[in-house]
Amino acid sequence: MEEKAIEVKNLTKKFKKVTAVKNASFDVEYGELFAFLGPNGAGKSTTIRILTTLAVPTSGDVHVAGYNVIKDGEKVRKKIGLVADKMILYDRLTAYENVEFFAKLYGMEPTEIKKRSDELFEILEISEWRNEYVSKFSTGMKQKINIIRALIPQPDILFLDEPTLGLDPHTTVSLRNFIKHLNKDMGKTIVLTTHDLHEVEMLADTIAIINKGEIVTKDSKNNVKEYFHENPRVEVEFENTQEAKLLTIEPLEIQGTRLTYQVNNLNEFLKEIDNKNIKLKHIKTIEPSLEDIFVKITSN
Ligand SMILES: Nc1ncnc2c1ncn2[C@@H]1O[C@H](COP(=O)(O)OP(=O)(O)OP(=O)(O)O)[C@@H](O)[C@H]1O
Repeated sequence: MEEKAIEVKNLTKKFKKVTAVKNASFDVEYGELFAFLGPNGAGKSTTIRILTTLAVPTSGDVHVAGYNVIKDGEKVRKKIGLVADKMILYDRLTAYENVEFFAKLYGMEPTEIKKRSDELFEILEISEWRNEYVSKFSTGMKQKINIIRALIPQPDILFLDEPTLGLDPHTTVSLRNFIKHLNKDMGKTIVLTTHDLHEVEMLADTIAIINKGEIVTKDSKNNVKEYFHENPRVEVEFENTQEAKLLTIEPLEIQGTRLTYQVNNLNEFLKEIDNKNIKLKHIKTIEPSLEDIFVKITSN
């Protein structure tokens, strides 16, 4: 059987009164961009902490890069990079010295550190800041240094926990493009947690949704959207709103003569319009947004 980047089987993590993760199972293939989503308190950070060897499972079997996270934590750490919020940079060191400090902890040679960091500072467009103290840096610049620091040892698997949270639109776009490049061109496996569903829409191949500690959905982004497309939303503009009252279904939203419906079966909806000879100006189906899907899944 081909090795997976991540294999999680029946993972449970209990704190005293709270079961943060309940019997979760999922895999991540090498090269995949896996978005791990869920409402606040759903269990995302706890799962990521276990995958990155920062916390120990209560039960279950977790392998990352082929290694067991408990027995072979050291080997796992050599294969992964983590960019999380609240990561510490040393204010009294320059950007380059911060990166160098962590690279040395990985036993990297000075020439290699310089070569790799030159490349990364360049790609992330902060070369001119490399010798400045990070105390002067904006949130976006600090986040870029965190990303460089995580990438310097060339990990195969990268965990990005809310990578664009609090960043301005320009920096957000440039970081998203960089994440795409890391995954599509450099083949990195990426586990992304974010509340920004536009980001997921742009970047993810696969989506897993965790709710109250349980994995409730895990599929390709397109399948998740396809599945929910079975109950499409339809926007209808009537010649006059009285016509709408002839329909048996209630609208979700009314904006003048334009009404939106969530239908169970599009053909039957169209048949009813035809049978009752209802006059329309315009009709179109609306793709469900990931936001619609997410709210639907996690509100049950
Ligand atoms: N160290 C801890 N001790 C006790 N309870 C904890 C601990 N860490 C997390 N929890 C609880 O476990 C549950 C899952 O928390 P977790 O931080 O994993 O959620 P999350 O999905 O990352 O949420 P958010 O999106 O808000 O970051 C929550 O009920 C949380 O209060």
